[in-house]
Amino acid sequence: MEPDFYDTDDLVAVLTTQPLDRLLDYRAPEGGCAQGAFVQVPLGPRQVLGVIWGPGQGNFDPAKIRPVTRVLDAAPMRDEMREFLIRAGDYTLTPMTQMLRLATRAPGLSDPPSMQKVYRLGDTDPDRMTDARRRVLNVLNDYGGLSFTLKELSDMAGATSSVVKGMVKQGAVREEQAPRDTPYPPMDTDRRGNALTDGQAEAAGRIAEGVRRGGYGTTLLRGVTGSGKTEVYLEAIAACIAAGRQALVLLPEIALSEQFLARVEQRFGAKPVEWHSGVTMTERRRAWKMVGQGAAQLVVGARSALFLPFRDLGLIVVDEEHDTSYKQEDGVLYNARDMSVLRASIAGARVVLASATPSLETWANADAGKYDRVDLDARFGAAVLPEMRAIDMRAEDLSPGRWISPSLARAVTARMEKGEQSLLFLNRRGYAPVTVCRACGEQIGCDHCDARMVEHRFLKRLVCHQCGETKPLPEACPSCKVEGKLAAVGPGVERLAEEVAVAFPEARAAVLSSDLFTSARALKQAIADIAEGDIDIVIGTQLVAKGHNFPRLTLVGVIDADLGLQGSDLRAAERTFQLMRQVAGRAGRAETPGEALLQTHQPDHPVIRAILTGDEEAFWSAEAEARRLAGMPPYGRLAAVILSATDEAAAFRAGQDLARRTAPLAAISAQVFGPAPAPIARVRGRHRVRMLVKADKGVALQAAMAKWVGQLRPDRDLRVAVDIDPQSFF
Ligand SMILES: Nc1ncnc2c1ncn2[C@@H]1O[C@H](COP(=O)(O)OP(=O)(O)OP(=O)(O)O)[C@@H](O)[C@H]1O
Ligand SMILES: [Zn+2]
Repeated sequence: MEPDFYDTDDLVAVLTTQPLDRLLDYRAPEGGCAQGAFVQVPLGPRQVLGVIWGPGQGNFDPAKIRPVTRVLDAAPMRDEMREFLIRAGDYTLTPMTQMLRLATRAPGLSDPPSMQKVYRLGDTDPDRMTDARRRVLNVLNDYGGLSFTLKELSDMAGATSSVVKGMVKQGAVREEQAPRDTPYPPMDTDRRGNALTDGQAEAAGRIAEGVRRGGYGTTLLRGVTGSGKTEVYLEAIAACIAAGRQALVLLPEIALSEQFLARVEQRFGAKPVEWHSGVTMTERRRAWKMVGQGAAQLVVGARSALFLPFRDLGLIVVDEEHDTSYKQEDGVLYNARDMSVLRASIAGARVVLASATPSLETWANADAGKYDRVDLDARFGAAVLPEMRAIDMRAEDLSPGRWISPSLARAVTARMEKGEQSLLFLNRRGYAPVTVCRACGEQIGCDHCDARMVEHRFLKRLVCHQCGETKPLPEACPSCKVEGKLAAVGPGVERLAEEVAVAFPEARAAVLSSDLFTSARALKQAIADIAEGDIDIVIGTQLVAKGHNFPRLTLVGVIDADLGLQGSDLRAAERTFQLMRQVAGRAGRAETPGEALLQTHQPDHPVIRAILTGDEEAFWSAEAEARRLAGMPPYGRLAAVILSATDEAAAFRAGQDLARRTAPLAAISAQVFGPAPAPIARVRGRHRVRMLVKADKGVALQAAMAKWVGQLRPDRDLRVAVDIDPQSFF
């Protein structure tokens, strides 16, 4: 056991956020420091952030050991957090320095505590509106009531600080002295929530009871779309906060959480703490510190909120737990859902995994009795689940370049005549997925990736969805140089919008696709407009599938229900099932019943039939059985290695090298596949080679993987990423 405190000059070992593979020894500063204290230490000529990890190891020349520069104004890291970082690092094979970086993502943590001038929205309009002033007001409005430092505000608005100062004089911007970080307003758990239905009350009671009892436990809250899962877990949050503990809600699409924030405020009389990339630097630091002091009771955030230094975490809610965005696909490859369960089990907290269409992993854990399961089978109030039907595209008369079948068009017209809203769903951004030269057959690809470029007509450019590279649509084919022969092939939402404009000239249509909005604010506005009913036809990508309430929406038309079934991905069936059920769930959420129509060429495909009949248990059982027979997750384990290099041969050589030296994997009877070129074989100019490892459940996979990959000679060009429990295989 580590001591709790180190006296002045005691030898301490410090974990820093720098890419070193070991702890560094320092001397405790004047006045000593606590175990776990966040500190600043000298490293070469620099000052870096670190944490007191334990007693010094004494393997440095004592004469050269320098003192810790400063203990930071932050609560020391608790043992529970430390254990979480160690175990999460072991699980994902991530070095501790990187884990610490995840846990200290608060800018300005090292700054001394002090007062500062902050700026927020004033009460009066400026006497004269200029472009710069309007930008300042836009920024202040975008972030609601939050305050900014002068530099933050002027940078974000692209205005000079004198513009802001001028607005202060006029009262359009308010200048205040504020302690740098202040506690968040408390949540009032005595306020009444909505009266729950019997089913909801029973579900809420069971989950809240677990929270009150304390200790670890995970509950799958499976409720059909619109059943009131949010209402139910708000009660669990109330129980957690009333017990004096902190709660965390993870949402997949945090930029769109406006509706949720409003519901929290209505329920508890105060807004929760937000933690995501759209939050200002100042607010992030405040959030990090206050969470550590227990002066923030409820945090709503993106997956990285899981690494906040909670003082007493009692509940983690993972909403839409099946959502693939919980898996971080860049840098540290972790799954926030799985890490929530890990963190809660260490902290003695409860987890609620909420979804209408749970992941197979979670379904299987509940089935095996590892998780508790609570079901909500009916929609709230008069709303009923939409009726679902297939449109057999083999029997529809459709001219080339058209994607809306006559049957679907008739259904849309009928809804419009009744003043109701329709959603046409197509999970493809842009105008057309492929641009082909009719002269030579060339498909225009990205210069840096092995991916075709997607035409975006609103942007008037071709865009690579892999790396983001864009270029103007050329006049002539880049390959054969013939002009005027480039043609768009296949539909994207933008092209569908064109078809809608022709087929329903009098309709008010809106396209919802993440790339069409330059700011979160513009997107929120579009969603609000749709919710208020100013739109007849919504054309959307999977952005619309997630958790929105559009009361007048009664028809969902899926343009291509077969789209997700084509891949050979392990989870193709599961994902298609989830997405289709979620999208269909947008229809008929108020009094008027809704319907969902799926355009498909394979109406008899087992997945399409399962979607239509809605027999979810049968679907999950069949899917589980197939995975069990194949030894695939969640009944077996997978790990992937992605080798990338600018030199294609080097990436392959490394793969072949690994393929020859599999002794560590043979020791756990794991199978190795590859090396093979990744499905997307080049990204940003780097060639990618994949290997896949398949093992039984219950073996020490991570240790074997570390040994195996550890045999590779590191070199400057080669990058090695290990993905435990891979979710995507690109
Ligand atoms: N007990 C209740 N009293 C009043 N309104 C309720 C109640 N339960 C649910 N609602 C309303 O019904 C709608 C759906 O509820 P909620 O958003 O909680 O469902 P959900 O199960 O989370 O839905 P989804 O999975 O589709 O996102 C919301 O508008 C909500 O305000
Ligand atoms: Zn690219």
